Amino acid sequence: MKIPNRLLNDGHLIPKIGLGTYQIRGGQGIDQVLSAIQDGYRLLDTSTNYDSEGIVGEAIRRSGIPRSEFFVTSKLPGKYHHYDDALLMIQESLCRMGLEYFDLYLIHWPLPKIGLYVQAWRALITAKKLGLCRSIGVSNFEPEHLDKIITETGVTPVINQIEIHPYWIQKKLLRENEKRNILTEAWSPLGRGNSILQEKIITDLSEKYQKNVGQIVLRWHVQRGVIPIPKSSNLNHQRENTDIFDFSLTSKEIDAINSLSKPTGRIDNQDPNNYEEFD
Ligand SMILES: NC(=O)C1=CN([C@@H]2O[C@H](COP(=O)(O)OP(=O)(O)OC[C@H]3O[C@@H](n4cnc5c(N)ncnc54)[C@H](OP(=O)(O)O)[C@@H]3O)[C@@H](O)[C@H]2O)C=CC1
Ligand SMILES: O=C(O)C(=O)[C@@H](O)[C@H](O)C(=O)CO
Repeated sequence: MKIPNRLLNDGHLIPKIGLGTYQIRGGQGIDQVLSAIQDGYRLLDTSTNYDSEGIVGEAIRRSGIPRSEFFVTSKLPGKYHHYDDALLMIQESLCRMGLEYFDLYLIHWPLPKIGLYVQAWRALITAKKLGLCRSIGVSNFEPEHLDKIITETGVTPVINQIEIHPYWIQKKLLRENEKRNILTEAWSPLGRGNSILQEKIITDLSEKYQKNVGQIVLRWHVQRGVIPIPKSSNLNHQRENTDIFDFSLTSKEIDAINSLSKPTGRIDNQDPNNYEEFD
């Protein structure tokens, strides 16, 4: 399946859907990423925190597909926000992956209470100048964090990767990203396979379009201008999750899915203003 692309604000292209790799690990993880690649995935999302950088790099090599066809993303852990540490970590991550550059490198969480994310952003800017990353962006940034790095460095991220699924639709932050010409990626786009997929609105649409519930939710993301990165280690799910470019939901149906949103809809209550990373 050939996945279409979108244009980033720095002129590079990014696939409209990618593979998340949180909890894909080890030898079996290599096979799981490889099956996704063989199925057409080119955007592969990893992070130092996932312990999957090595296996994602290995799957790329085993695929035999030229490096240039991939769009590889990794993320900077919070404990490396100091400028010098960040630059070293980016190089260490590239070594773990066995790659010479990242297509996209993100600050994983802003950690505003620690308050070093502007330093980290300066390191990403330098890494881009050095050719270690083609594009640079952020994850879990709120508008005030975006404005701070843009004002202090003059460089706008290409992507803000944030939690989005039908229980947490992020209407306001989507608009804020758009206003700044930043594309939005959705993490946990399927709500980690929770009860979202059993909601009647979703199951009715699944019947109407003869698409499964995951495909309905992923199509909803794409039509909202969002790039979802569903994780799946299951070959059938991987295949189904990219088969979403041959049908369209109506704007009423998009609104109906939006209405599933809850004020406390985050999966794990990970508020970027308070969330501390796990190591
Ligand atoms: N920047 C950040 O802070 C964060 C980034 N992420 C990134 O986002 C990615 C995706 O988020 P994640 O939290 O993994 O959750 P997802 O919403 O992608 O859900 C993954 C779960 O859904 C199941 N699943 C996948 N496809 C289907 C389908 N078609 N039908 C039913 N179930 C399905 C998977 O099971 P199975 O494997 O069996 O298919 C798995 O249990 C991560 O892997 C990671 O790369 C995640 C969290 C935070
Ligand atoms: O998966 C990620 O990218 C994270 O940032 C983690 O916080 C993850 O969401 C998690 O829930 C760890 O418990």
